[in-house]
Amino acid sequence: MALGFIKKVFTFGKDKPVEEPTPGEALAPAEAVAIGTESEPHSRQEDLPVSPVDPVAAVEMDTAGGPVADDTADAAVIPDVGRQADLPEDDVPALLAGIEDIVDIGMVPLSLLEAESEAGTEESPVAEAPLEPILPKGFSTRIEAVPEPEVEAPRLTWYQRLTSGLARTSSQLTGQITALFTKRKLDDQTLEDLEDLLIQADLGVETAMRITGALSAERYGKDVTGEDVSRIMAAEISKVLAPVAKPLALDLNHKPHVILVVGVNGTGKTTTIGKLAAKLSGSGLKVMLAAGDTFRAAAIEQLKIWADRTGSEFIGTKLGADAAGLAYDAFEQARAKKSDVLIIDTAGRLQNKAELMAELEKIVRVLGKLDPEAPHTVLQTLDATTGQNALSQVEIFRNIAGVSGLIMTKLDGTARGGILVGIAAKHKLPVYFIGVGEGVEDLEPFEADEFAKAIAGLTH
Ligand SMILES: Nc1nc2c(ncn2[C@@H]2O[C@H](COP(=O)(O)OP(=O)(O)OP(=O)(O)O)[C@@H](O)[C@H]2O)c(=O)[nH]1
Repeated sequence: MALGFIKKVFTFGKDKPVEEPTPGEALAPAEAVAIGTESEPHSRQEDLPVSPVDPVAAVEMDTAGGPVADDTADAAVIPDVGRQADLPEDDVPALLAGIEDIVDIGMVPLSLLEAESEAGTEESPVAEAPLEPILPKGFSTRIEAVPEPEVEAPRLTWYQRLTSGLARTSSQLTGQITALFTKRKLDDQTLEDLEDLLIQADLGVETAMRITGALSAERYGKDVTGEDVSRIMAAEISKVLAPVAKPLALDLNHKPHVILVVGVNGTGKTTTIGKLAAKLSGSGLKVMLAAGDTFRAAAIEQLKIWADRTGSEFIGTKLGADAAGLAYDAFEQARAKKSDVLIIDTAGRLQNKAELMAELEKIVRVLGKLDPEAPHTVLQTLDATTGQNALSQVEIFRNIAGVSGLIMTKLDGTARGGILVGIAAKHKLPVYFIGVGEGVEDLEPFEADEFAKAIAGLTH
């Protein structure tokens, strides 16, 4: 047999489907004829995968009555003659031997069928083509591992926030106290030095003297540790704070109970109003918020947000409008709507004290016309980070608006909480709550003992 013919014989097998035929199918003469003649639709053959070496084709040729002439084979059944060149010449003798056997017995050995199947799998262009469907843009067949969600750090308790806020005060103080008492007995000089340290920490002269007095009574002439001082300090501060740690009393016989909130801008008035409203409406009371700081659009907007967030009624007016007029309208509306509590925000521009004083006085006067006891509570907010300045703020607002109680805010920041002790000692005004964060939950009832321990750097 001519080499060209052999090659064509092998190439012919490319017309066979790639599925592995059973020996029976391969041997069926009728099929072999059909494949090897024009009667097989050409298009079907072209669609099928091809194999460069196809011993089955040889049988088919043979069983169809012997090899056809080269030309006929080319024209009839070999659509891809160019692939003949793919056959390595070295392989020809071995394959030829196999073909002759096949011709002899008219059957295809199973091993050859398997070889065909393998060859087809390895070299078929269809097998090489990617089987993946083409996905629309934005999709991928590559499944990637989803990263584990990061575990959020647990939120600190309010006391942890308070102690960390007061850490600057307490660690500075306890560090200095420890240094003061290292290898020293308690004498007049150390007591005097300690008093200075306590005053520097904003505790006030009175409280400083209470502490040194108590320490002296207990340990004069003896060794003193920093811990001794902290313990005595916490006990004495607690005694100063205990009388002012009071709940905010609401007289619900007065509907609405009016809380007028005053304080310097930025001390946390609006935020504190929002936190109070959340607590009150959360316990089922009907709350109305009035935007009496008519000087700042943002203040009005911020209060409205708090009202929405806490399910409270809101009343505001246009920028620059008369705050006392708004307070009047707010009271009437709150009464008409049977609100339990009306909380009125105010401006706190200390820069123009005369104007501020006139405005606050007017608000108080107007409210008094509607209810002689209104406002029932005048609450001042103090920013714990301002230190000594808070003391003078209380003095000013007490005189202008008749402050009846305090809330100290921002005790979670780098607070100088010692000033609250000084204010409590001097003004003896109730301290209702402390602010320990910007969130709605971050308002805690003021507890003398805990606050005192936090200032003294004692753990809870
Ligand atoms: N960390 C902390 N921030 C607070 C606390 N209370 C209020 N703030 C923040 O202090 C800033 C000022 O608070 P406001 O409530 O706007 O103060 P304001 O007194 O109403 O000030 P004006 O609106 O300018 O009159 C805001 O950014 C508040 O989120 C608190 O307890 N802790």
